[in-house]
Amino acid sequence: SKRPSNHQWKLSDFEIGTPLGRGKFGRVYLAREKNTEYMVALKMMFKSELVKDHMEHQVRREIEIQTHLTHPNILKLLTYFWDEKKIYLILEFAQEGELFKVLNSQLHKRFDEPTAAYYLRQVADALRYCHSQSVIHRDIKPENLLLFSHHVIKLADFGWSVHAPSKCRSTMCGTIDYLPPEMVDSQTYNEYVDNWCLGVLCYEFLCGSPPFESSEQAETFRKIRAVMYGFKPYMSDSSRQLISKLLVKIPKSRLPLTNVIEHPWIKKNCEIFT
Ligand SMILES: COc1ccc(C(=O)Nc2ccccc2)cc1NC(=O)CCSc1ncnc(N)c1Br
Repeated sequence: SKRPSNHQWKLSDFEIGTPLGRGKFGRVYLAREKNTEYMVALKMMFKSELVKDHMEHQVRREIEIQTHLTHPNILKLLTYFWDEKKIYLILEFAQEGELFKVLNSQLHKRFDEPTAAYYLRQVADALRYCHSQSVIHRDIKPENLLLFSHHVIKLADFGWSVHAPSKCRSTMCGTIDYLPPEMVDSQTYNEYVDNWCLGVLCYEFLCGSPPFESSEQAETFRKIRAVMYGFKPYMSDSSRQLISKLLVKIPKSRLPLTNVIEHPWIKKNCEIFT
């Protein structure tokens, strides 16, 4: 039976299946819409947890941002609704799952250069679109990238995106390896934080670990501030050149996203995918 377009979605419209993952604020389940049998990812968050972390305004702003972002490499927030205790996000389901699991499952825990370049180009394209909508993602890392068929990846979990420019949040979300120098020193920052993260992501795709990784958090911050990292012997010259143009201390001196997409290392390695 066709639903009217103004149908008010509710939890009973869905059959809930296997858990897909746990975010900071909630749990994600595979779910099926009963009428169409369409598979979705259902993220449920306790209002109490959000209120405790003063996140309710962030959720409202976040959902406002999300519903207006449409790009082939950005996970779609299809709809959302709430009941007395929880907020529910109905998300596009990524049937190939989380990219970091695929990265860790590789023989050498890293991607070959064509695969790394193809993934990086898609992330750069999604970020270029976000920036055109004045949205900074701020949390680019393998854990927030989801895989679809034909090596398509999409940016997900905009739990921390903000409108540019913005003041640094007090809470450091998740890994510190991707923080750029200006966020380590918690100064104001702009969309160029995403260019830095793209450099860290490219390095991790090619090496299996991020460039500033250390056993001590203080050591990681020291290396980030000093932009102190080394290349692995197997990394091609052109991949090193791209990374060195993104891991630059001065935000505005980082390679713009358009130039990333046009970079020789990207062009050369993406030919087999086009
Ligand atoms: C557009 O994607 C989002 C948009 C917004 C938010 C969000 O939580 N916002 C938010 C939460 C609390 C406070 C402020 C903002 C989260 C996501 N996305 C996710 O959580 C990804 C869920 S995991 C997954 N999803 C699909 N297929 C799979 N195979 C998997 Br595994």
